[in-house]
Amino acid sequence: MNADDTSKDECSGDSSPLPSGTVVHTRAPAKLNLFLELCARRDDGFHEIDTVMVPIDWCDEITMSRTSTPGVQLSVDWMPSKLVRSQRLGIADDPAAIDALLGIPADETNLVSRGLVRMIQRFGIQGGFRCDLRKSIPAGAGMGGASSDAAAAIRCAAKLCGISAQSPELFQICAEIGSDVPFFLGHGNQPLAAARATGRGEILNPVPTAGPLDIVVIYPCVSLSTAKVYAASQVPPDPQAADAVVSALALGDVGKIGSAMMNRLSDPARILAPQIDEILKSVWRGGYRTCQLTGSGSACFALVNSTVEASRLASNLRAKFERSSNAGCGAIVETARTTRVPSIVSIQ
Ligand SMILES: C[C@@](CO)(OP(=O)(O)O)[C@H](O)COP(=O)(O)OP(=O)(O)OC[C@H]1O[C@@H](n2ccc(N)nc2=O)[C@H](O)[C@@H]1O
Ligand SMILES: Nc1ncnc2c1ncn2[C@@H]1O[C@H](COP(=O)(O)OP(=O)(O)O)[C@@H](O)[C@H]1O
Repeated sequence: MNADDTSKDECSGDSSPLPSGTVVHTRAPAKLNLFLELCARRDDGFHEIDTVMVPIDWCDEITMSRTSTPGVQLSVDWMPSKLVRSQRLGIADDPAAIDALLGIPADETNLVSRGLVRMIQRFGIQGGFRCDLRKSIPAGAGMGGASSDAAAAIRCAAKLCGISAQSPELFQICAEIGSDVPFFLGHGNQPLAAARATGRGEILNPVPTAGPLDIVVIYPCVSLSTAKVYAASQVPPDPQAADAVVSALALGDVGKIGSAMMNRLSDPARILAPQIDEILKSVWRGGYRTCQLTGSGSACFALVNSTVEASRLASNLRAKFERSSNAGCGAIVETARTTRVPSIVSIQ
């Protein structure tokens, strides 16, 4: 996917329900946190944060249609398949690990179902939805896959039902189901290349960017619970602000962005999952000092200067971490570029 997959027409929204039987499709991009500071612990169990997020072109895919029967029929598959993924991670012979890392719920606990049920209730939608979710974004990786899927499904439902993509209720539903979800709607439904998020992550301010960034993402063979990582974290006495990353993004200066990057959840995540510590140290030793954790982990990423450099670093890291056999826990390494959210919802 590239930036052209976002559409202003889509963002402006039209308000005619689509004919019965119409199938729509969209992509749900992952995100990375270039900066994440904890500013305060709140009484409601959340933290006030200051974070800068960028969407990347590592995407899940959603195909949706309306059904006359009420409720949500959700199917979930991995793309590439679970088997291919488990082989790359070196866990193909370990059903418990496959379940822990690749077992995505297809019931009412999936964030897609939670979002669609709320859409049905809030807008009094008759009937329900059939949704096919093809996963590519690792789960429990700090890449916001579930949140992005939910926002994408909500946008598909709005398109099918003739609900304006600008309806403030879409934003409200997204904020109810997760702190990260509103980011994936864009800002005021305008395409977003980067955002500074405050509050618990739902208050969004667009951040100007000079152009796409090249990135290498490394997903270690472990998934982390966001709640557990926050619970193990500490709010620093003098929280830092995201200002330096914001200014560097506007300049498009990879060196400056890299030096200003920081993630306060890194230390607790490295303690909870030593694989993360091992990967970070190894990439740092290779000269990429600014490689860091995204969100609450477990994925890490390194900003690089070009697509060619990304490919080179990715092949080095694959040789080191990916498994060609069931030789134990490995990692999945992918090159990526920053993109914009939301993606277009197209009629198939
Ligand atoms: C850490 C971040 C950084 O972007 O991303 P992920 O690593 O999850 O992708 C986010 O803050 C995660 O947002 P999201 O994944 O939507 O989390 P939520 O479902 O809202 O919250 C899950 C749990 O994490 C903790 N939580 C979450 C957000 C926040 N600002 N403070 C918190 O303390 C709370 O314990 C909460 O119950
Ligand atoms: N659509 C979904 N995709 C992936 N995981 C989901 C989804 N809906 C619910 N989940 C559950 O949410 C957990 C974390 O979601 P995810 O967004 O992938 O992680 P993170 O918050 O680290 O970015 C998963 O481990 C899974 O059990």
